[in-house]
Amino acid sequence: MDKYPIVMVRNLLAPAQNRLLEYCNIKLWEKAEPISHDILAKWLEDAEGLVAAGNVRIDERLLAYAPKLKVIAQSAVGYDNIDVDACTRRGIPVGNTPGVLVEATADLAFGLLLCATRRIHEGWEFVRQGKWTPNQNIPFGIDLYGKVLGIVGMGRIGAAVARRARAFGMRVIYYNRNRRPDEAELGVKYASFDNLLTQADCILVLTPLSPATRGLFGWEQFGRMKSTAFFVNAARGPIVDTGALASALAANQIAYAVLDVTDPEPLPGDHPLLQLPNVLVTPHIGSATIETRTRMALLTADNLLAGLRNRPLPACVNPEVNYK
Ligand SMILES: NC(=O)C1=CN([C@@H]2O[C@H](COP(=O)(O)OP(=O)(O)OC[C@H]3O[C@@H](n4cnc5c(N)ncnc54)[C@H](OP(=O)(O)O)[C@@H]3O)[C@@H](O)[C@H]2O)C=CC1
Ligand SMILES: O=CC(=O)O
Repeated sequence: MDKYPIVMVRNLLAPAQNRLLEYCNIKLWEKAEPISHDILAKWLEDAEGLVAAGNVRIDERLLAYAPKLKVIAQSAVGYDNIDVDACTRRGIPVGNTPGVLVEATADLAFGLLLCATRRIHEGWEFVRQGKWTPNQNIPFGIDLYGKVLGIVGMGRIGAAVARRARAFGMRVIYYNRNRRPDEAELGVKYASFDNLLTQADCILVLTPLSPATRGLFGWEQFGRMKSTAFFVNAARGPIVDTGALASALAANQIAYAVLDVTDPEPLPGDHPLLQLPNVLVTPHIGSATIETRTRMALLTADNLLAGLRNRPLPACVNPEVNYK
């Protein structure tokens, strides 16, 4: 049997990579920097499948170089780097990895909030630098118990964070465009965006990046938050105006920012945000556990192989062109 020609802009964990190797001839980009548009365009000339990644833009201009492309599979739930309408116009189904990363990402998002509010990372740095003496400790953190957590983007991951927050004795409010039918079961209350900004002690962002959410948090929004607010972005960097956030933190307009995602990604070492004492940044590791990344990789391989075989993708973001 002939193997399917595919392009991968990065490799997947071994169980998935081995599955693909069995059925596909793979052109694999292995360098640390993202593949350029020109190289990818050239590689895609004969490709039937593409394993995509968040740091590579897939748009109309690129697809014009890929006349044989039958399926795109991305090893992430977010797909803001892909022009899905352009794929749909060409009849190309796009696969992603919803669900399998929910608990790991919720752990990270809530864990970061706990870390920042209790200054755990600062405490470790303090000890490591030999500053801990019997009479000297770092300044106190704050309780999460009894505080209000405002979740903007209460979807699969948001709901999983809400469950964790409730177990820690927090009150949870949320804002989505649509109210959830399971508010009582989750123990959460709906709030308008404006009310959430003013009422929450901690604000967590978990919306997809879209034209509607790009720049959702800027000067005005930080200005409405409590001066004691902890702000966590575990979704996508460009949902936040980075300059406005850095200014709000520098002016102590809000207390603290915790970012698993930034704009740009990675942040340059001399970026103003990284010079501030009231920031905690992690390198986009929401789903980065062995178990979760393995499930994501296997679902990506399943999506890709299904598309190559003209079968429905198990997880497809444009079901109108998914194979019947
Ligand atoms: N840091 C990391 O490593 C990770 C980050 N992510 C990010 O988290 C995002 C969320 O994932 P997941 O929970 O699975 O997605 P879901 O689609 O389940 O949830 C997204 C939620 O955002 C809400 N939403 C969408 N648009 C808006 C808007 N304009 N204003 C307010 N709310 C909005 C949706 O509700 P409604 O439609 O009613 O508005 C929905 O409840 C991903 O898209 C990804 O970008 C995901 C995994 C790991
Ligand atoms: O950021 C990660 C994702 O799965 O989306």
